[in-house]
Amino acid sequence: MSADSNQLIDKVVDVTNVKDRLSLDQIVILAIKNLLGDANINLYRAIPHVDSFYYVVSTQSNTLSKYESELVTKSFAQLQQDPLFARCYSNQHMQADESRCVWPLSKLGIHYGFIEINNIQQRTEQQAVVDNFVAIYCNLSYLINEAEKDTLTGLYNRKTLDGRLEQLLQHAQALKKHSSQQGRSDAEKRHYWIALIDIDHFKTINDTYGHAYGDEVLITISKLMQKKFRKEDLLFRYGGEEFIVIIDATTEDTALMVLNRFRQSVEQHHFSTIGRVTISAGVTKVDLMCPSTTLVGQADKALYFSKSHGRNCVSYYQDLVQHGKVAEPKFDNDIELF
Ligand SMILES: Nc1nc2c(ncn2[C@@H]2O[C@H](COP(=O)(O)OP(=O)(O)OP(=O)(O)O)[C@@H](O)[C@H]2O)c(=O)[nH]1
Repeated sequence: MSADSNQLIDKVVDVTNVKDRLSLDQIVILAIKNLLGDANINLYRAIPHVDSFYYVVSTQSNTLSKYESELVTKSFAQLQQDPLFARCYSNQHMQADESRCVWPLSKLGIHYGFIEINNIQQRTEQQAVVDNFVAIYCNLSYLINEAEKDTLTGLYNRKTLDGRLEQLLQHAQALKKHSSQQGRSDAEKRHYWIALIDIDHFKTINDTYGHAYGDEVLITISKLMQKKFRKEDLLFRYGGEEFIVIIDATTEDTALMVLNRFRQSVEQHHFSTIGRVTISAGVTKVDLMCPSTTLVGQADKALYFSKSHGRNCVSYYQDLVQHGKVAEPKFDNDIELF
């Protein structure tokens, strides 16, 4: 086997040894750079649910960032102003001009982003190498996506919540910094809410109609969530019959309106055999400085309030604290473990 083949296999081993997106981006880009010599490479990754923003991982600086918040962002519209990217996105094939090649990163209709290579030499041979790494990247992205999902409902699973929340907070902070540097205030208007949603009397549903029927109820409610919340909102199955939604909304009125609209849609849905099912929810405003455990703890307190005040309602943590209906913790990080 030639030294070139060995080098190629080493790169494939590196690339297939990663478990998260950022490592995958960095290792793929370094592998291609190594194999192509001094090519200049940018990887634009689509950030789902965040206005189609892209992080760009670039070899230009020669220091690939470990932190997503340090990466530069470009909007989908900005990228589409470049005719090469626009053609690449609409044809879903590699596009080239005199100095650059752009590959789409997608699989089974999911668009993961683009790889752009400048000053590519010996085109045909080098393009074949990149083609293969693009295919490996898309296969691994698909596997990473699948591992983030709950198998019953298709929503994100609990394991994914912390990572996604962290990514969202970092992105919001980066956006805020970027906007204030440019003297714009859009990011200041951007707020997130975390809602914990729980199906009422679910144990009775299981006990009366069986576990399989209970599963059907979980699937129906997940589908209603996907229909009623916007694509920017992140939906998780948090536990058995508990769900979490991270809502992207400018005001608390909007966040509460969206949650109540979902609550009513469940109440009005006709479930075969059983008829009516209701849900209760607790919601809290996301403080960018708060750890996710604190935020979920606040939403849980508000949910508990909804459960003990008639169910089929939405309670807002900050409102409950303001009116003395739940005690404000002495420290933000107060977590009752047992
Ligand atoms: N069918 C089904 N049931 C589940 C699943 N995961 C957890 N459960 C059940 O969900 C039920 C939750 O019951 P409880 O926590 O007592 O709550 P509840 O009956 O909904 O009562 P309230 O929340 O107070 O309205 C338990 O019976 C669990 O066994 C699942 O994946 N499928």
